Amino acid sequence: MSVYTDLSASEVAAYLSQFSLGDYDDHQGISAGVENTNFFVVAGGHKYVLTIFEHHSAKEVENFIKVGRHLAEQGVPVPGPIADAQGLYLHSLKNKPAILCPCLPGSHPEQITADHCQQIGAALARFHLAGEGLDSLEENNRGLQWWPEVGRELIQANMATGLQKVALLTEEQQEILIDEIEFQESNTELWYELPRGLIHGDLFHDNALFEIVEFKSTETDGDKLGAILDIYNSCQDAWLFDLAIVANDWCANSAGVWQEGNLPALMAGYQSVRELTTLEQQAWGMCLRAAALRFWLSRMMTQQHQAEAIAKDPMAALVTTTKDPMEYFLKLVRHRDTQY
Ligand SMILES: Nc1ncnc2c1ncn2[C@@H]1O[C@H](COP(=O)(O)OP(=O)(O)OP(=O)(O)O)[C@@H](O)[C@H]1O
Ligand SMILES: N[C@@H](CCO)C(=O)O
Repeated sequence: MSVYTDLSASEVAAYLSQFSLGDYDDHQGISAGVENTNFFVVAGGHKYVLTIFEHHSAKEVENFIKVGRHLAEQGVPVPGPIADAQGLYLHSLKNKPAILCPCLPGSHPEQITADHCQQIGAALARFHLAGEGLDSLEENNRGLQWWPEVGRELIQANMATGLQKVALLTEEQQEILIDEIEFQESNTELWYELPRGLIHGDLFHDNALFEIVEFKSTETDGDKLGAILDIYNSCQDAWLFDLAIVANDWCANSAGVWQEGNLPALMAGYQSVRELTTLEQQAWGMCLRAAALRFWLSRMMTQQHQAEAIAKDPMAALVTTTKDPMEYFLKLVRHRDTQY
């Protein structure tokens, strides 16, 4: 459940009246997603998505608007924000930043196939290249600098609270965490030599929509990528790191086992648009590990914050969606044991 900020019909109608889209017809909270509040809204017979940002400042949202508009203009299938009759994109609802976007077609596929991976690979490469016209991109605030910082904080919290309270890390996990942070830090120079630019930063399969074809009558009939969503982690970092984030989620199961055919399809799709350099090919194992470390850490951090919030107010458990940190620990361990 992810409607943290509820809106009445008259509040949505008042908001929509600033746009030239026709009268309010309906609105409905979207249960998927964990970070922001999203509603499907219908006005003038057309469907839109209204997002209220729960944790981002107006300045950060201004930046998402800039990136979203730029990518949509370049033909990348992201929802480009819509301006009101005064030409304004950013609004405030219940004192939080809010934007309106078109509702893009498709749904999340139940089973990820090699064809989905091929399409998302090509779309990711286009996303990377389309970012080249954007100036003053923000550096990744969950990148190379963040891992040691949050990793050490988590270790301290782990030791301070004792395993029975938050149960963040076993002794073995703690050792692996320290070793992995040292490994990544020792590769800082290589990291900054990798081709870099705009990255999505969170292109998990639940952030993409496909127009699903139920009955395929020919070989070429297939689901078609309809949208890349949730560009709210986009920033500047190594492109290969972004590809590794996608590989870890789309191509491996929750135990970290590669799914037959998916990884080659992802790589072929990406390279049909942008060839990887020799340095990137050499750095693939490091980036897969970095991407696993990034989400192991962020999921543990979220879990810890949620545990603290629930300890203060048990009702917080009702609006809590948890993503399992263990999945990313297992992925990291597999990558550490594999020669790429
Ligand atoms: N423009 C859009 N068109 C169609 N559906 C959308 C659009 N934006 C959001 N959605 C739907 O809303 C859901 C939640 O959106 P989103 O992933 O952006 O939420 P979030 O809380 O910001 O995400 P996260 O949990 O990844 O941080 C999506 O999974 C999708 O089903
Ligand atoms: N995609 C993230 C959550 C949203 O940032 C994860 O699966 O941990």
